[in-house]
Amino acid sequence: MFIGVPKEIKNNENRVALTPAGVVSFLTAGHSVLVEKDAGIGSGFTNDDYAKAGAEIVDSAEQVWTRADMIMKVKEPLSSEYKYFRQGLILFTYLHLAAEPELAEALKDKGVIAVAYETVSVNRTLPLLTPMSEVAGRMAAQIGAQFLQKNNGGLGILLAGVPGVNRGKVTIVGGGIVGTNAAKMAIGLGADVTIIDLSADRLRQLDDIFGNQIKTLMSNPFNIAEAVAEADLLIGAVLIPGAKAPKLISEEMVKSMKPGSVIVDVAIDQGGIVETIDHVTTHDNPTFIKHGVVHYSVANMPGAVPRTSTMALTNVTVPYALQIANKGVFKAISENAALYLGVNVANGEITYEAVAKDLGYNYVTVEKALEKELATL
Ligand SMILES: NC(=O)C1=CN([C@@H]2O[C@H](COP(=O)(O)OP(=O)(O)OC[C@H]3O[C@@H](n4cnc5c(N)ncnc54)[C@H](O)[C@@H]3O)[C@@H](O)[C@H]2O)C=CC1
Ligand SMILES: CC(=O)C(=O)O
Repeated sequence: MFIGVPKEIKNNENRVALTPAGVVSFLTAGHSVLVEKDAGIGSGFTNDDYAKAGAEIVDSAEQVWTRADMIMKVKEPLSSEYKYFRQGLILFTYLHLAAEPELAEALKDKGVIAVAYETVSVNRTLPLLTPMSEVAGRMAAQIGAQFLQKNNGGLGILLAGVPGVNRGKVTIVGGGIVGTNAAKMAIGLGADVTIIDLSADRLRQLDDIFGNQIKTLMSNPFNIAEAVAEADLLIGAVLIPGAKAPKLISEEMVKSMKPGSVIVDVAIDQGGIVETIDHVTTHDNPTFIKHGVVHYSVANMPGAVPRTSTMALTNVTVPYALQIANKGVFKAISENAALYLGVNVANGEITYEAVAKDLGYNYVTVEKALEKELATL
């Protein structure tokens, strides 16, 4: 199979979907890899590194997209890339389709087989999302601390406080991978941390992990409103896999926050949990102010720390991509339940229920959408 790796084109997206080590893995298994010129530069991998590993370096994105059987990316294709979609092309990347209706339509109309990293699932965990959630969670506390500085438009507080002065308050809504990693960093910075989750079991686990270094609260509108009103830094970290994020933080709640307090909505890639965030921001221009509160809503946070993120991401994606290449996509998804759950679009149908529901499409199972192809196995 020909594997194609285009250069990422989203603002400040410096990650790349395959390292030279990944190229060697594909070549060893008998496949060919096309890498767009300079695709790895942002992550510290030169064209020469890829060529030495055995990849063919090509000059344009068009050549990668048109010659490859499977495209491996990091972020969702942008509209300038939709023209490359074609029937039967395999696309393996983050997609977050519930927040990307035009992309969903383009993939569907062109008959692309789109496997989303973020919905590949094993025993209710999301192995291809986890490493980037670890990165973004850790970054969220660090970024929040930075924007709380007066010179960055914030309240002018130090999360750690100092002897005789209160610590800053961090409220984290969603206690999964992002929430836990944000908490680790916020605790390390010396903040007073509260985590809110909907799952009593998860709150118990968090209590076991962090003990009295955190407070835990059940997610309900009353508790959220109280914890938001007193937060200096609010971190959005909720996920319902595949679905648009629920708007748990209302405009009234944001108005109750102190001027200069900060919101980092990590869940923005699924649409975000904050009512006052009406657009995704970029690393170039990461914040805006509404009701006096600094809002940060960058959807590719790990793109800013690409050397860490590319390694962490490809460690987990390559073994799945190899299965697709070695067995062919139909056999791979029929034999691997985790990959099966990654299929969001196939043969002109939306095959992930939460995405179909949120975007108003008819949900069609993968078996049904690929009935003919699976019958020939
Ligand atoms: N902006 C960015 O650059 C990045 C964004 N993300 C996003 O961060 C979000 C969180 O991801 P993970 O932590 O990996 O997910 P996760 O599945 O590990 O955690 C989500 C948590 O939300 C909780 N939850 C669900 N409904 C809730 C509610 N109504 N109230 C409170 N908690 C609720 C769940 O119980 C779970 O503990 C996702 O949207 C993910 O895609 C991840 C990486 C990078
Ligand atoms: C998860 C995701 O969207 C990212 O790492 O950019």
